[in-house]
Amino acid sequence: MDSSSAAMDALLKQFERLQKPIDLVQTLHERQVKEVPARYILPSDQRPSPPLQVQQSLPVIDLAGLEDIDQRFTIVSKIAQASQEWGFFQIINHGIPLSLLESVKGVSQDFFHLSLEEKRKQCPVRPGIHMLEGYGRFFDISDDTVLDWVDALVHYISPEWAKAVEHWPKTPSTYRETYEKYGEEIMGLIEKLLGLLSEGLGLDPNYIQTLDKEPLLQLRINYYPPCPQPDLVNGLRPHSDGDLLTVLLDDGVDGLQVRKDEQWFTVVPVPGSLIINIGDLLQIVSNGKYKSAEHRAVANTNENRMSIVMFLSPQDDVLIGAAPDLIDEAHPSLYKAIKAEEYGTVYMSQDVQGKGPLAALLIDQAKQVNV
Ligand SMILES: O=C(O)CCC(=O)C(=O)O
Ligand SMILES: [Fe+2]
Repeated sequence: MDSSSAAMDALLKQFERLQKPIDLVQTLHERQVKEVPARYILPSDQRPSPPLQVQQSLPVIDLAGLEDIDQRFTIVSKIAQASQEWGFFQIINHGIPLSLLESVKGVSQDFFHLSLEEKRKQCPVRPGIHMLEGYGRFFDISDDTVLDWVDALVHYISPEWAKAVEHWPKTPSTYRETYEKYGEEIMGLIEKLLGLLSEGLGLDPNYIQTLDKEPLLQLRINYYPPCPQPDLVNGLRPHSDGDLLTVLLDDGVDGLQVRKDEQWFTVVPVPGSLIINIGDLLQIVSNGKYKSAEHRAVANTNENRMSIVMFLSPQDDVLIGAAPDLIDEAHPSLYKAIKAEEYGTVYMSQDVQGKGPLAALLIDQAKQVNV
């Protein structure tokens, strides 16, 4: 079976599973269940332990002054350092109007506040371009999969041929125009960030961007209702993102945790900021210099939480391998080069936790301790 039919097969299998009548977590919350159903309960050794109370938080990087050569240099160093140490950073003064961020959160909330029936009618889950798209639960891969305490809405934002606007929510009526605008802004921001990230590796500022002229931008809105027993579940299971770069907008409620030095750190929301993280494919391109960090979301008892996540990936036939300028005798290529599509297949079709798919590409696993 070639990789695209394997991908389709995996998608259809997951799609079939979704036909089983399992309540979405928003419904469980509305029904005020006191105990979470068995399919959400993690084995005791996998439950989210409290993160350490250490005074270490994600770097917050101010992008103001990028046009000034000296300031640009400082920003590039900060971004490179954060990408190496954390694989995550928060940015402020990113240039996207704060009023637009508020509108994006507003239309997303409004969609999730529609009735279950209405959400399903407007955005039924369907096998999409590379994964299931629509509104529902995701990553229900087998009967043994422990489900996450999250519902989500997934669709493409760009390019034009992938976005299928007719499948985006119709209600609220400003949803589509708001996300069209946000998508344009995010693409502009990503272009800037890829330039800075390329420079941070000592590469031509256009290097990462030229990997693909027309990348795919996908949206996932995660909606985590309050959970009666948050210590027993994952909000979203530990994973690293399988893309190049991710931009996350939070709603001010804690929940995202990042793994660094074998410990979990809570990301403290910063008003007006965006959270950026390195995806697996950029870890490959940077020959392991930038880290695609494991992260997860934890549930809580009191509040709804929403995260609005944009994933940037190259198109299917783009070959992803270490940048040639980053390879020499002292730094051999760490990963096998792989087509973006094939990586997507591996990533989507396994019941993966953590960084399994990336580790599978290591050329010499014996030499690598810290993927
Ligand atoms: O909800 C969050 O903060 C994390 C979301 C996330 O990691 C994802 O959607 O890939
Ligand atoms: Fe993620």
